[in-house]
Amino acid sequence: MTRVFLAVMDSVGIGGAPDAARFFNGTVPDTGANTVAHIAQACAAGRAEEGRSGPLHLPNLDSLGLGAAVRLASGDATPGLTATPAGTWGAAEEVSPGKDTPSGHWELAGVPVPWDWTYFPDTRPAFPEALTAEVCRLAGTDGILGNCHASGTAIINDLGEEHMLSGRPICYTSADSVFQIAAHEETFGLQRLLDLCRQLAPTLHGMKVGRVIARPFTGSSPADFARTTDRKDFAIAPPAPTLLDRAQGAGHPVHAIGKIGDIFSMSGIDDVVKGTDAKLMHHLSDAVDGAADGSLTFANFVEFDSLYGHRRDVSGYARALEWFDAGIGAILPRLRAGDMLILTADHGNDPTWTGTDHTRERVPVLVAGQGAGELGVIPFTGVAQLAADHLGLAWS
Ligand SMILES: O=P(O)(O)O[C@H]1O[C@H](CO)[C@@H](O)[C@H]1O
Ligand SMILES: [Mn+2]
Ligand SMILES: [Mn+2]
Repeated sequence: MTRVFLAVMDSVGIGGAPDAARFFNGTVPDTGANTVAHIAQACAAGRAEEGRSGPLHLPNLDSLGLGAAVRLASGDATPGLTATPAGTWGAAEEVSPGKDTPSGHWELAGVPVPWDWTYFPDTRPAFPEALTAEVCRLAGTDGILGNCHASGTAIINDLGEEHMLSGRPICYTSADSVFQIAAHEETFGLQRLLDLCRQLAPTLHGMKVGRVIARPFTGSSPADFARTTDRKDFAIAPPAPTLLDRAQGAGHPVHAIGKIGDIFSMSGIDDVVKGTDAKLMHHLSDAVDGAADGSLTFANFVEFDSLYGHRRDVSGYARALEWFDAGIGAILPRLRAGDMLILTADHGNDPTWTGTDHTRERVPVLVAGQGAGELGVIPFTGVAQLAADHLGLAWS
């Protein structure tokens, strides 16, 4: 028996999506967006010097094939990433009609999204009157704040104090199919926020809005408002059994690390651990040391996306990649003979791009533990196929 560790580096795209022109940041199409290549180019040009310095240094990811995957996917230059791959490497291409986290993860787990998501218009108000009324009814408030497209950190700074005074929840959305509610952990109450999101979720899911997301925060003014790790996503369920359901159904232990539990509505998952990416790296490390033969461990590292991609913070994103590379470097030697570790991503979020939303990109597929080889460009579902084959699951 062998084990599979599947880790999603959230938003670590590598450009080259052939349908990028159909996806937008504002009015600008995603054509040419390339998260890894543009970070590598910025680093090499000395434009990513905050808290780090010089060319992008990813010796472990690059030796697994990251630079080669970027060049295969996009043809873009990858200064600093020039290794000859020692892993099995390639790029994956998405077919689902959304560049969001659930679409990407479900398709990586073998299930493309068969429906069109509902997106809220970039207008004020962004939400239908009946939905706003339902939020007020469930929250027991006389109104909501926001009601627009926004960056989550910016809207807390803009409306956090008014929220604390009025008690009205801050409701916002983005280019993703999401309904997000930011509320103060103490003045509004964390449990009250979670209950509100849970109660609202069936209505939003019925509208084919992918997620209701609770965004608790703390602090007393824009100087110290900060979001907490108690964020919770209430996601619509996958449309068909995924790799996780199939693995669990065939008796394989399935462990989730990070947002995976929320993204899959806990379907096909035995247990989940959450926390900051630093904690999640420890959990992944512990899983490599202790997970049972035949197990599937599925991890998501979200901070590339949430802390740096959406914030268009190139230095921060480069630091996160370099930190992740070091963490994976410490784990690789501890894989057991026969283990398969797959590193991939769910969409792009090019921090050099216009806007603050995800970018439609191909993603890397880097496989450790299985020798050197080239996969070429495979569908996202090819990642599920790799894992299923390794676990001996029937897969068609
Ligand atoms: O700006 P913040 O609140 O981080 O929101 C981002 O996080 C959401 C969920 O990942 C995305 O849809 C994007 O809107
Ligand atoms: Mn994502
Ligand atoms: Mn995101």
